[in-house]
Amino acid sequence: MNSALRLALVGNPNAGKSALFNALTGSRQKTGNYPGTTVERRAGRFQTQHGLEVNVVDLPGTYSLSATSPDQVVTREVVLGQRDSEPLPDVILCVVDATNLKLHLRLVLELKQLGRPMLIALNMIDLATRDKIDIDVDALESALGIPVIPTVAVRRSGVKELSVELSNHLNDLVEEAAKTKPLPAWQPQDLKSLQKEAGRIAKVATRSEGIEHVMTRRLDALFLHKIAGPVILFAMLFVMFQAVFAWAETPMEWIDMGIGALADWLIASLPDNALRSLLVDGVIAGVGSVVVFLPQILILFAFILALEASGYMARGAFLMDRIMASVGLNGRAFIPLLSSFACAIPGIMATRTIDNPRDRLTTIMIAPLMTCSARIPVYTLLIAAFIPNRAVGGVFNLQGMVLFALYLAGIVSALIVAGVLKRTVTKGASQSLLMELPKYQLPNLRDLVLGLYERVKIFIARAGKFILTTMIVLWVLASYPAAPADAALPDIYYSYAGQIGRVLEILFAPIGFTWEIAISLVPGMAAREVFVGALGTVYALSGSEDQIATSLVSRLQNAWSLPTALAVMAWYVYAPQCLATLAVAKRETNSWGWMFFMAGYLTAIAYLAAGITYWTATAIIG
Ligand SMILES: Nc1nc2c(ncn2[C@@H]2O[C@H](COP(=O)(O)OP(=O)(O)OP(=O)(O)O)[C@@H](O)[C@H]2O)c(=O)[nH]1
Ligand SMILES: [Mg+2]
Repeated sequence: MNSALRLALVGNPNAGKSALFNALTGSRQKTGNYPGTTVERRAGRFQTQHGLEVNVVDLPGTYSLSATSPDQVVTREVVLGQRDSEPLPDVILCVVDATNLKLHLRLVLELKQLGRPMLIALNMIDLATRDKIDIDVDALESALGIPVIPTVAVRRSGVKELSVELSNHLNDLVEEAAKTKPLPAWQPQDLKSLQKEAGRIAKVATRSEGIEHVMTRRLDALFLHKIAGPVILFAMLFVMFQAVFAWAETPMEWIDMGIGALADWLIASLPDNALRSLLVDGVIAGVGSVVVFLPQILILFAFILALEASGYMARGAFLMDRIMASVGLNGRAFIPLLSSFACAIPGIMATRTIDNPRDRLTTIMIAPLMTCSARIPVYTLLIAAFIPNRAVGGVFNLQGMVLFALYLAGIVSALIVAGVLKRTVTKGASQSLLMELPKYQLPNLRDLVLGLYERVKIFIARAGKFILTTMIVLWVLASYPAAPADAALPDIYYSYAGQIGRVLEILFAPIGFTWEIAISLVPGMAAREVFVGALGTVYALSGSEDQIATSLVSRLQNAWSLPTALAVMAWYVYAPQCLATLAVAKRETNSWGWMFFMAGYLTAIAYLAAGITYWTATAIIG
């Protein structure tokens, strides 16, 4: 029997629920300074100072229990005990943003009607102080008839009082909860009158309204400006991609040198046998060629995390709303699409914040066109090998510009596909964006570092598990059966992998792909960066003995023509190669049909785009 108390974190979007959850449980749930960061319930556990075990669940933010978007429905169902898998929470901990009391109290009043044990965390007290908002906690407590505990979820000291108060109150609440637990009765409330009441209470409890933040106003005047706004957004993204290239160069060289040294050491210290080949050509060549991209991925994530935490991200959504509306996309699609730059999987999940099912479907369908971080290894490898490292116009770097162009190709294609879909299969009116703009904040360094650390862990774990196993399988397929004694071509040509590659080549030869590329595409289905690892292994095995230590870049320069390299880049702008994305699309659309539609249309465009690139480049270069 599980006797732990069940605590549910409920509140408006962006109130700081996940930050509080992390502070209480010591976990690292994603937080972000925009509404809709959390789209699923997440559970954790902690112990109060009185030794009481508490199961706490972090929920998606919601403006009202009658909200209809899929993420907010989760919250309603959990709060009302309507989920089979989730027992009714014993206590609701309602998280309220102290700088936005009036809006947030409406939900408090709505929850109060349920008659469940409840506490309030009055969060973001630090920001309230910054903005000279002075709240009378006692007055608020007595007006609501609910205990109110001030918190600063992002500071360790900021939850101390909560932890003590929780202990005190929870002991009472245990008894209350131990009594019968009737399912709360719920009917949609008259939100207007609740809003009025919330306004009245907020007024009573506010000693001083604070100043309108001058900085917020000035920054918004700039960032949301009709002309300057989009220019700044574009410039910011441009700098981001330049930085991914420029700053990562040196650390990448170090990693590359380290990996090279490791390979050399193994070659020197092991006898020339199958084990050495497996380690050097399989594991090190494969995993190494992916791990070397860690610095670039870190830089990209650092930018995205900082943009998220500062509050700029939501301004981006606001700016993009008009452009997105012109192709029939919902402005709410911006954040899911932006998250897809990290990975399409959280991006597709984030579409749960979109109410309109058709808009949501359109957004899911185009999410894989945003360039995810797994594509960085593919792009940068090919760019490093085939695009000259030249300055353009004095300031820009040609390699960085090509990378930017590849990202842009994905974005533009996504807008076109969305436009086509909205006029055909997902026809219907879409809503415009109504989004609360969060407060600007300087990103907290500790959060940033922890966020990056989480990403590194995931990346390394993937390189370790996923890439390692595929590389070993690939090495086996690529090494056996052995080549005949009178072989004229590299051994791999005669192996199983070589044979499969040659069959696939029939399909891919028209668009300029060699059999080595074709065979590497197959493990690339597991995850796109595995393609790079696979190329590493395949070319390590096709190289002659003295070539073993040469880098993949120089191997590719010898083996591929420029049109082929460009065609592979074009392929990866579109190719739906990651099976995990397709699996999430299936789950989120709840339809095999839509999943196959996604895979089908992306593959068709990928093939065409690669073909057109190859044919055009061949015609120009000759
Ligand atoms: N300064 C300050 N920032 C906070 C505080 N609590 C949360 N934040 C920041 O506010 C933003 C929102 O926090 P989250 O924990 O993601 O909010 P949430 O309620 O989980 O939001 P949703 O998941 O979108 O409903 C993040 O950038 C946090 O770092 C606080 O007490 N003080
Ligand atoms: Mg959250």
